Amino acid sequence: MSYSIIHDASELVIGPANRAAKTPSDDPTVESPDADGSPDPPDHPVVETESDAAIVLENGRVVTTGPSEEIGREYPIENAETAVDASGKCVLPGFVDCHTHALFAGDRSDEFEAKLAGKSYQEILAEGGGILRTVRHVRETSEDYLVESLREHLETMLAHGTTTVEVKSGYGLDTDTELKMLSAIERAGEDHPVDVVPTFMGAHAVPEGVDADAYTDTVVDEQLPAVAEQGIAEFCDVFCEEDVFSVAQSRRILEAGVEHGLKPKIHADEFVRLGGTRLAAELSAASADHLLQSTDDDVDALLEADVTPVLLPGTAFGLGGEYPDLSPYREHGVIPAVATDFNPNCHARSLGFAATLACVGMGMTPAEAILGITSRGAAALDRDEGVGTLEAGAPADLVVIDGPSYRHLPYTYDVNVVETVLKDGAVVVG
Ligand SMILES: N=CN[C@@H](CCC(=O)O)C(=O)O
Ligand SMILES: [Zn+2]
Repeated sequence: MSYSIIHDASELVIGPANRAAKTPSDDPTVESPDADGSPDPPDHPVVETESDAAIVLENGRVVTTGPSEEIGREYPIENAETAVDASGKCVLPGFVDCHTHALFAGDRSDEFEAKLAGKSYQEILAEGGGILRTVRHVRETSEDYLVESLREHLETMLAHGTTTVEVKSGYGLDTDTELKMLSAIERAGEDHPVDVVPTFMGAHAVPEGVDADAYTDTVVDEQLPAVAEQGIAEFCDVFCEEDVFSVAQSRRILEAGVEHGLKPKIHADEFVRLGGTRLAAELSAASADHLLQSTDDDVDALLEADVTPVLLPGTAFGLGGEYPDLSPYREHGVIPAVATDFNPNCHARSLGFAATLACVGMGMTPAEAILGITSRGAAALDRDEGVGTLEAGAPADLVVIDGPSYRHLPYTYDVNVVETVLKDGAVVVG
């Protein structure tokens, strides 16, 4: 028997407590709202942990967890292929970043400065900057260079504990460049420990000089069939937003995506409440993301349709600090996924930092933020088999942090607290 063991961890985070509980009626321990309508954070543990714990890994999967002493009798440390002493440290599931635009080219740091001087994100886009500027760069950049650039970002993400990441296309906006991006996403992930999940996002912006309806036709009639034939993308995403894609155009694209075997995701109600949250519910999307302007009723519809909400605190932070309200999620006893949204407008790859912002900016508890970047991120990517947890049978994707509890991940935000990362049971960092 060849196994690895991580032992004597101060704390081991196994995954969500009460996995089956989704709504207050399912879960009697979920609090009802206060008189002012804003429910407090749950007063019961949302995360299952063990102290002085060990975890045994074999064939790339978690075999068992438990008290170090007990586990050590059945799986002696001296017989392990790899043994990691995690005394004084916390062991967490590998982080899942379920929303990124990590494949891009060019520099938009001057837009950071323009926003500080008062320009809005939409103004920059309307002037041909923002996404459209990155499109010009990506069209001019070779696929090989894009692969290298994404690999560098994957390295940084992995060093910060991310073991699964979604990467969108959407800086091509023509068939050839969208296919080039998806091919680069596939190649970058091929020989890298991070699992890369590819999303087609030809409907990320309307190209300059083109009418939105005409471009929607191009996405549906040309891009989607070519993307399906290429066979790389798993999801189809749309930026459903005022002056970008309407609800009707988004519905057309996402329904065509479904016909081509791509699961829908939506950038919904970020700046204007256009109806993307409702559309995500109607289409049973895998996730609805941003949700800054969604009303409580929109969120009710979303959660009743079992769509995973994805909140992006880094984007909210970078655009001035208007964060989504957690109340409707708490009323349902649902924890949203939390992702980085890493892109040229939100230049941050660390899910630990996203967790800090989720706590400080949005009022998540550290435990909720941890679930947001692990099991809930996995839900937004339709992952099963325990991805984002350390339950028996889950993939052996683990992070060891320099701190005695999971709270140290959002608590420490000046340096990277991730010390060791294992992917499929092999040490890949540390
Ligand atoms: N909102 C649309 N897309 C990205 C931004 C991409 C960019 O500005 O390059 C987002 O999710 O924040
Ligand atoms: Zn996005």
